[in-house]
Amino acid sequence: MAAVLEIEGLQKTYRSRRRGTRRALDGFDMRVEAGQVHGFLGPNGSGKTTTLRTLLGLIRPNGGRMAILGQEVPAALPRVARQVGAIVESPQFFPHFSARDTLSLLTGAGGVPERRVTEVLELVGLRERAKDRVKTYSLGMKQRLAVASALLKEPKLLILDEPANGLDPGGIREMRTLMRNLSASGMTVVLSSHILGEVQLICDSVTIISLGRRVAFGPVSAVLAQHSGGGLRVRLEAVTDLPVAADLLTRSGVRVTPQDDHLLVYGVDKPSAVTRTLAGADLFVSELAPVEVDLESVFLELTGTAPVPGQHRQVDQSVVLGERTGSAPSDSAAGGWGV
Ligand SMILES: Nc1ncnc2c1ncn2[C@@H]1O[C@H](COP(=O)(O)OP(=O)(O)OP(=O)(O)O)[C@@H](O)[C@H]1O
Repeated sequence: MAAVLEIEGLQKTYRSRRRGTRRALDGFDMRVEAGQVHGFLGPNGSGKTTTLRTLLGLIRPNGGRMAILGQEVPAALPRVARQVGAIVESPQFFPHFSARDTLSLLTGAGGVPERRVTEVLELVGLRERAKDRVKTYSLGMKQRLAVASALLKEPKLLILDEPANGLDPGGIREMRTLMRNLSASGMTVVLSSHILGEVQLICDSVTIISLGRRVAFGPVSAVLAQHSGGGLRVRLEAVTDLPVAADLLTRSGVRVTPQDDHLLVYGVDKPSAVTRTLAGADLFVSELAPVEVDLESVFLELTGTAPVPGQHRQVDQSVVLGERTGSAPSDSAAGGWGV
C-alpha cells in the first residue's frame, strides 16, 4: 500500500533561555497508508503537536526525514501544500460572518472555485445553517466549519489536531460521522485525539507516541490483539471453586489473576490445557474466552508510567508485519526500558 505520510527518525529539541532545553521528538517514526483514518495518540506533552507542526513546515526539525504523498518535506511543501488540509490550532472566525461568507472569503484567497463552498458545507452538515452568523454556532458547528475550511482545496490528506476537543457527545457523534464520510470519499485522515473510545471506533490504524518516540503502531485490531497478552477469562460453574482452580492452574505453570467472579489466566499455550487441568479436579468451566482489551488500556499500559528523567520508553511495538520496525534498539524489543 502507498504511504501518504512517512516520518523517520524525527528529532526536535526546543531551546529557550528561560526554559532551557526540551527534547520534544526523539527519533519519532510514523507511516500512514492511503485511504486510512489514522489515529495519532499520546499523552499531553508527548510530541503530537510538535510532529504535526513540523510536518507542515511551521517548526524546523533537528533531524530525521518526512515525506507527504511521496515528496520530501519541507523541501516539497510548496508543491504538496495544495493537497494537504490541516487544522493544528483552533481557527478563529469572524463572529459576524456566516459560514458561507467565511468559506467564500477563503476560496477567494486560495484560488479555489466558489462551487466548493456549497460542496464542503454539505459534507460537514452545515448547509442548513450556512447563512447564520458564526457567533450563533455551537462549538461542534464551529469545529465542523474549521474542517470545512480545510476541505476547500479538496486535499488528499487531512490532518486534524484534536477535532473533537471540548465537544459534547452529540458533537462527537457528528464529528465521527464526518470522519467516516471523508474516509468513504477516499481521503486519508490523520487525527490526533485524546478520546480513545472514538479513535477505536473511527480509525483504521494508529500511532501511539510517548516521550517523543513511537511506542506502538499498526491497524487498530492488530495493536489491540498484540496487547491482549494472550489472556483467557475463565469462569466456573461454581464461583466458590475459583480459589482451588487458581491454585491448580498456578501449579500447572500459568499466571493467574483472580477476579470477583472469574479468573484471568496468562501464559497458556493451548486453551484446552486449562479445561483439562480443571476437569481433572472435577472443576467444570462455564466460560473460556480471550481477554479483550480496548485502546484505552493499551494506551495506559504503554504510556501511563511516569517519565523517568534521562530514560525513554524505547519499545517500538510495531505490528505491521513486513514493514520497517522503526529505530528502537533491538535489545529492548521485549518491552523493557532503555536509556
Ligand atoms: N514552543 C515550545 N518551546 C518549548 N517547549 C515546547 C514548545 N512547544 C512544545 N514544547 C514542549 O515539547 C513537548 C511536546 O509538546 P507537544 O505540544 O508537541 O505535545 P502534545 O503531545 O501535542 O501535547 P498535548 O496533547 O498537550 O497537546 C512538551 O514537553 C512541551 O512542553
